Amino acid sequence: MKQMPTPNSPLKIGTRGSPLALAQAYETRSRLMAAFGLPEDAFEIVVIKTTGDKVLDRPLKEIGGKGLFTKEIEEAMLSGAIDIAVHSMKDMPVLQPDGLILDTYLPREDVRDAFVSFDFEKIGDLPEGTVVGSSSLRRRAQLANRRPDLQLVEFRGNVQTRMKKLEEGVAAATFLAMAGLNRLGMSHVAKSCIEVDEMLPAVAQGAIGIERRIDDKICEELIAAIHDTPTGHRLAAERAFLGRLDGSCETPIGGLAVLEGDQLWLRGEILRPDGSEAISGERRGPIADAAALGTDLADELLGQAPQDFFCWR
Ligand SMILES: NCc1[nH]cc(CCC(=O)O)c1CC(=O)O
Repeated sequence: MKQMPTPNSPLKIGTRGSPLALAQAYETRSRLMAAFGLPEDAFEIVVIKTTGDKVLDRPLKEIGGKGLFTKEIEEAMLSGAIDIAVHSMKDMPVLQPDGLILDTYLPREDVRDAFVSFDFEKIGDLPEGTVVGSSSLRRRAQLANRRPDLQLVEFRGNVQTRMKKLEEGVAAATFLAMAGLNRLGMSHVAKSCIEVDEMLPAVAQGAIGIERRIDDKICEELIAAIHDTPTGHRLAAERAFLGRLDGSCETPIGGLAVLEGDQLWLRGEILRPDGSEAISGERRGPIADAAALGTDLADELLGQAPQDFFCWR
């Protein structure tokens, strides 16, 4: 058993209040309890409502992109109201506000997207013209690219809301991250798992990150005990890729790194939002070069993209 550094007691863990966010905060707490032999009451889970949680009636891109689900949580950390924050890494910008750092990750869950439908087993079984629901820019573009014959509709909300929409016939199929379903104990909702070469996941999909104040040495030492190094290497490559591509407007991007011994294999894809064009590539290299693999692959894809591929260029 590790000796625990002496943090504030109880240690305040900030999180959003959605069922998935809470499950991720509980998993973080359990891992810290196990690492240091601590009781549950050494921790306090602090639920923070973010702008993204408050505004439910408008598409996310209208309310204003980045930091929608994180701003209030990061402010709470900077003010000292919470000590650490637990996030889905795929929702996190590559850069954090001054004073905060996000470099500690739990072991990654299944990275794949789930195919969810009552009537069909997989994408390939969907008849021409079938209505599919998704509000993910990436999933919409990837589906439109592979199956331009399908019809796409917006589909926001938690798992329960989306299942209800399927029941009501608003759409015949939708997608969810396997990681979220597994963490909620709802993997039965997935009709099938979509392999990554059919639909490349979002950068960092399935990874949980723990954010802290950069000058908080005690929390740094504390959460280092539950950091998963392989996940760290994979996200270093994927987030460098995303960082290089990220512009002033939303672009559908997929990216996934896997470890092959001491080598990383990074695949990446960028698409036009309407799916009319996709550009993809891959890189292999040593773990030590993770970030360079990401930026190099991004530069390669950017080099192949026509001027109007990104709306800000
Ligand atoms: N954008 C919402 C979001 N952020 C993280 C997950 C799932 C869990 C994960 O990928 O870590 C989801 C839901 C989904 O895409 O189905």
